Amino acid sequence: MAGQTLYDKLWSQHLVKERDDGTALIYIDRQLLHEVTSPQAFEGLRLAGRKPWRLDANLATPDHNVPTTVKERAEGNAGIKDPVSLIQVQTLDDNCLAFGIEEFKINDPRQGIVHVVGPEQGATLPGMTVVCGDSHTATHGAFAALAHGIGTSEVEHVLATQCLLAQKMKNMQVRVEGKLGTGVTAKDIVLAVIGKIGTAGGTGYAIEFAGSAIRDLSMEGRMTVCNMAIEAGARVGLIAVDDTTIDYLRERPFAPSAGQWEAAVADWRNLVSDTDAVFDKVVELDAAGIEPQVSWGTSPEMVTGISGEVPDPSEAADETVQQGYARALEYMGLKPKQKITDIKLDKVFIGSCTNSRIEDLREAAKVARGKKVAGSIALAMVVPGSGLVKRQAEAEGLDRIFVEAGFEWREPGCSMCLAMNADKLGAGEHCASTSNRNFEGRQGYGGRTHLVSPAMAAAAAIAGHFVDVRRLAGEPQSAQEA
Ligand SMILES: CC(C)[C@H](C(=O)O)[C@@H](O)C(=O)O
Ligand code: SF4
Repeated sequence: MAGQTLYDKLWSQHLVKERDDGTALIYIDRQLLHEVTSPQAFEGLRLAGRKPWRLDANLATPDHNVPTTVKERAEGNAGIKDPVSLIQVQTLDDNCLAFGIEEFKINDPRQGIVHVVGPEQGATLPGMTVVCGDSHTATHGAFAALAHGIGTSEVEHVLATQCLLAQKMKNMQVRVEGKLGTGVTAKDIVLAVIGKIGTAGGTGYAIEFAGSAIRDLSMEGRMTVCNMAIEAGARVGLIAVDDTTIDYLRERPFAPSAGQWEAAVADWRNLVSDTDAVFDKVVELDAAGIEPQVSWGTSPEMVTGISGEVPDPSEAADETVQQGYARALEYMGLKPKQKITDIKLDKVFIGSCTNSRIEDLREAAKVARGKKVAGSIALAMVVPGSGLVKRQAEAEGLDRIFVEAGFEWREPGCSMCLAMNADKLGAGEHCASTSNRNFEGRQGYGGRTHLVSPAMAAAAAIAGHFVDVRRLAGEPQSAQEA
């Protein structure tokens, strides 16, 4: 019998029952909750007169609707001006209190984007099944956890039973071998993968990211890669356990305590695909060939390297692609064959569950240090993914680097990743964004999103247009482009 993939192992370890038609019931170890997709789930419990099955399997924090300025945050929930946003956040607080679920509230230093908070707390551990009413739950797969987003009725089901109806996925391996060039990051890897396989390339698969370039990444980088598996169509992204995983988790608040640590680690070491495991599909990429990426269109697959140009729709393979490209160019206000470096920006957003961890902020700060945000940029903001990331960044002096350069230093939350709070793009504005989605209107009605890495976003803020961050490395500090 052929060996098992990491996904096969995680699946079989959590399988409660499987029917002949392929539907199965799996056990869920951890549920993360935020304010957008949990209200109806709690309401359902209430109507059915049920209680959560296992309180300590749940952890909640508000993120999508929280304001990010110090002034608004000083007022607590009352600082949320939008009435719907306020109701959502207040309802999460009320439900967590009523049902006895642990919550990091708006001004708790541990509050933040749910996908930053879970791993940071050690609430996401190798070998777990992790769910959340949020498509970017794939992020947690960086820890060899079987993690994916679920809908609100499933949130209720998991609260009530600790189980989930699921169907086994197929196995895909995305192997990235070799060394990344200087200035090229995890974000560029995952954008290049999506550029190659497309936004439907991973549909029906659990993607395991493997190869030397993936092993060389920090946990922060691995989370960035798994975070965007969903943008490649795969609900699950996975990375095998190694020393990097284990080192990251040591002494995290929710991680196994000293007495249980060694046993846990011994167990986690098995969370790798067997060498003779067979994948249904394998995709290979050469790390050395990956350039800093910039998305030009309205789907994450509409992406190219910084030395590239916007495509000419008339040269596209078939009519459907031609129409898609033409529509994207019109929305984005770009011309065929326009150089990526000629795209001017209005706003810059460094944040989101893709790129708001300490390493992301360090990379951006390295570029911003001693420089100034271009005068043509209306707003450049840095939004740490959690209160603890913010605190760490401040201890390292990163906040001062950003503020001196002209960036706004904000409070943690989803912020301008999606237009669900006060941080939004105006119609027609171009934004260099470290987030994960660039659909029409994603960051605000009529807003134009370009997905990039933190270093590329910082470089674009300084120049006012996209620049190759690799060329900035070692460049003398000057104001010539400011
Ligand atoms: C609001 C939430 C349900 C949504 C998601 O599922 O991903 C959001 O986080 C997003 O990024 O679009
Ligand atoms: S940061 Fe963006 S992608 Fe992540 S959970 Fe929030 S809205 Fe969704």
